Amino acid sequence: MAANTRPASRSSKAPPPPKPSKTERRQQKRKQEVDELQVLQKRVDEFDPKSTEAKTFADLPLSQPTAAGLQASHFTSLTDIQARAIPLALHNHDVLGAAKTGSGKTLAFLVPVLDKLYRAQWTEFDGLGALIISPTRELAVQIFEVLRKIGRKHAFSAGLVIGGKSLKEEAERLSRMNILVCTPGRMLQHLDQTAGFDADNLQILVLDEADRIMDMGFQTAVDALVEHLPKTRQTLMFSATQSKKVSDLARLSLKDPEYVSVHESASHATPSNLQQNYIVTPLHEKLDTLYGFIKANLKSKIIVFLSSGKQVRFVYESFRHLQPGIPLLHLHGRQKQIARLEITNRFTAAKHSCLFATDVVARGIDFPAVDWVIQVDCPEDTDTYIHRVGRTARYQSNGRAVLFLDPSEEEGMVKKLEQKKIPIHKVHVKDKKKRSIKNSLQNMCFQNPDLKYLGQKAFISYARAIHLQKDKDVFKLNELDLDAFSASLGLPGTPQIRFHKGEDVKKIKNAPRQGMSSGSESEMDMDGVKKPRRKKDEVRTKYDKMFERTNQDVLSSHYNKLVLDGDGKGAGSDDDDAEFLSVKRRLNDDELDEESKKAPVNAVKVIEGLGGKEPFVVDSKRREKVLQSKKKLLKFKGNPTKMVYDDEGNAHPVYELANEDDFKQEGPAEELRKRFVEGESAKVKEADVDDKQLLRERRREKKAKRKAREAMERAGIDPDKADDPALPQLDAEEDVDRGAALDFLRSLPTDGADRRGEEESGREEEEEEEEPPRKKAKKWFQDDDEDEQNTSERKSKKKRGKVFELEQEPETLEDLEALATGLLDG
Ligand SMILES: Nc1ncnc2c1ncn2[C@@H]1O[C@H](COP(=O)(O)OP(=O)(O)OP(=O)(O)O)[C@@H](O)[C@H]1O
Repeated sequence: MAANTRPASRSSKAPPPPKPSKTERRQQKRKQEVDELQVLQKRVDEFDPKSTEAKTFADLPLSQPTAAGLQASHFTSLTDIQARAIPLALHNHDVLGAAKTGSGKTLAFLVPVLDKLYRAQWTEFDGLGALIISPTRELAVQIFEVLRKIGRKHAFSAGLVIGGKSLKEEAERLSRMNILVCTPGRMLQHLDQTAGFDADNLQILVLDEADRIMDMGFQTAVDALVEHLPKTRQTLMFSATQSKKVSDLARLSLKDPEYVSVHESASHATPSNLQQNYIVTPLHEKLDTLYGFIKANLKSKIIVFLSSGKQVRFVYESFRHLQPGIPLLHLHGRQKQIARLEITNRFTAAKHSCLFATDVVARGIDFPAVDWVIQVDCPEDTDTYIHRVGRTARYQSNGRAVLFLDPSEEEGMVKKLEQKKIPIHKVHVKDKKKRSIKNSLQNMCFQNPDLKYLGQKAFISYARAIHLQKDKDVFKLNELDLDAFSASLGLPGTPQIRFHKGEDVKKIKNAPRQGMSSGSESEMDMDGVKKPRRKKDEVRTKYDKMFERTNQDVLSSHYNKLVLDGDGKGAGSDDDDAEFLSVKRRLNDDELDEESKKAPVNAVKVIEGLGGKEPFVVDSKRREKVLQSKKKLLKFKGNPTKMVYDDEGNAHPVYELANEDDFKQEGPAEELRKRFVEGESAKVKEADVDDKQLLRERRREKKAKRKAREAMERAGIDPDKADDPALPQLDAEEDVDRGAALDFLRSLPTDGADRRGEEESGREEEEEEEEPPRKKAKKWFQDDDEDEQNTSERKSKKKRGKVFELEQEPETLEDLEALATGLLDG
């Protein structure tokens, strides 16, 4: 039975189904994708955006690549802000998100960005789909890094637009990007200037540190940038100090935004795992206190905030000389981009280090495991305080923060902090921990004029910053002991700064002389430093005398520059103003007009003389008049026209229309066209024949030349000395080749230079010859296999880019920029 049934069963077995063709497979895959997308969309629609039940990313209706990217980056559970903001954003709501520092806001906007584009099936041909704006370059780089991590399973391209490279280089890559992380100014520059790049298709806009981006410092850039974006986009705004300002919402045309503030009802505005204290220490003891603190915490990671780049430079340089025993770093907005990135990376990687910084890293930067945040200079407001202390105690880690307050600042600041629900306690420094570095600083400043110069700049910029602070309940310049402060920096005298009553930013910036001088020049020594009036019977030490010396050349020139730099570049204004986060107050157009009316009539602008000549002074009013009249004259000049001259010397416009009647008289247009074409092609043919003839002659000539040289060499004669009369006169019959060669060479110019010139031009011809005309034509009419080759080359380049992204961590800006062009896809 069995033997009978076997063949029957074999024959009844159905033949294997035919393998699906390539197209069929593609269609199947596409169908599968569409089905998956529909399922995903259904999950999103069915998910209640206001639900608070989701605890992990897996509970959210996320696309497979996003979920895989999050998992691969070890993000599993949701933070509060993520649990509440992501569902709303997935439902296309505009979101205003507020949550404490270090609570995971970055993922709260990056996840919706990736999924929005995924569900829209965004491809490289759709252009820019998402724009993420950050107030600082450092933060933009960090956001980009997180995006790269969690977006690794997506196929979107993403780039960083933060400046630091030429606009052109950045521009070349922009049009290929789906997601851009940028700073406002640079992005605007591209939208204004880069041909072929636009944001017309933008789906989603994100503002990280939104309150900062919307404030006065960025107002013009952001408003202009928004003009380039479509109104139909979705907008997400996040910050630890989010504002609901109606004007901001209107500026961004938000549509019924959802306000998500997860810690609104919390008892404190700062993380609960952050311990906060303040120390009352007079301004002139702040550096002593800081030094003592650093010495007592050598096995820690510390960030020290100071109010300006100049302060940072001075404290860093002087502490470096003092060698406290911990690696020191410094960061401010005037450093080169590459240095900023390098320092950020070094501090990130460091276990124990002390970073002196301005507010350029106050917001958003996620340095791991920072133990202490020290605020030597009081922050301008409570929001800045919150962001600064937020650099520690991030996510679930603990941290400590200390604020140094001058007695004059204590009452006002502590009150403000309490109002803002910030729990802060007063502590005292133990006497045995105190260290005075005043003498060391004085010695250092004496020996090192550059350090003294830095100290003076730091002093001026500090005093200036205090003067410009809006909050006069906290910042009281006249209650500060500036002489003692100056001495504590190691300066031999107090740099004089006089502020007129009611004087504001613009006057100080543009008229440093009036703002700075102590009234009469005679009150200053060569350093611009007021000599303390000596009491009659005062005993003066050797050091006192040395400090009073006026021949400290370096400093004199430095200080002259400082005082005379008319555009406010001196006088402690350049660094601070250019920093991203240090704009204290900016005047709007009306205020500027108002100020210019108030400006003194005899205001002068000092311009440095060229070539080491004396500076010269230009009356600004006269200069303005001259400029105005020049401008007026330009109006009457009109535009220049290019003319060409005929044989008789008559001028004609470059493109002159022929007289139509004359043209008609010459015959029918079609015939004229034919005649013209025939005539021109005959001319071309003729020229072609001539060219070929010329080419043939040149080749012949060169061949002969080469042969002659070879013959000379064979005959043991140096060809370059062919015209030497000392050469033996050969009998042509005796040695035909050699004779011919010599004759020929003698006919060449005797001048060595000429001959070299000819050889060089010969080489050029050779090179031209090497590429026959047909080869040249090939460049223009590229055939298929060449095209294919190029495409495969391009593909392999792309692939190389991907591998690089996955395998190599970016270390330099170049790396990052290379990444910027790559795909997120792993
Ligand atoms: N779901 C999560 N699981 C684990 N770690 C997370 C999660 N979300 C964020 N983090 C980590 O928490 C830290 C802080 O996150 P993030 O930088 O996004 O905070 P933030 O709210 O933007 O802070 P800031 O207000 O200072 O900008 C980061 O190191 C991040 O990797």
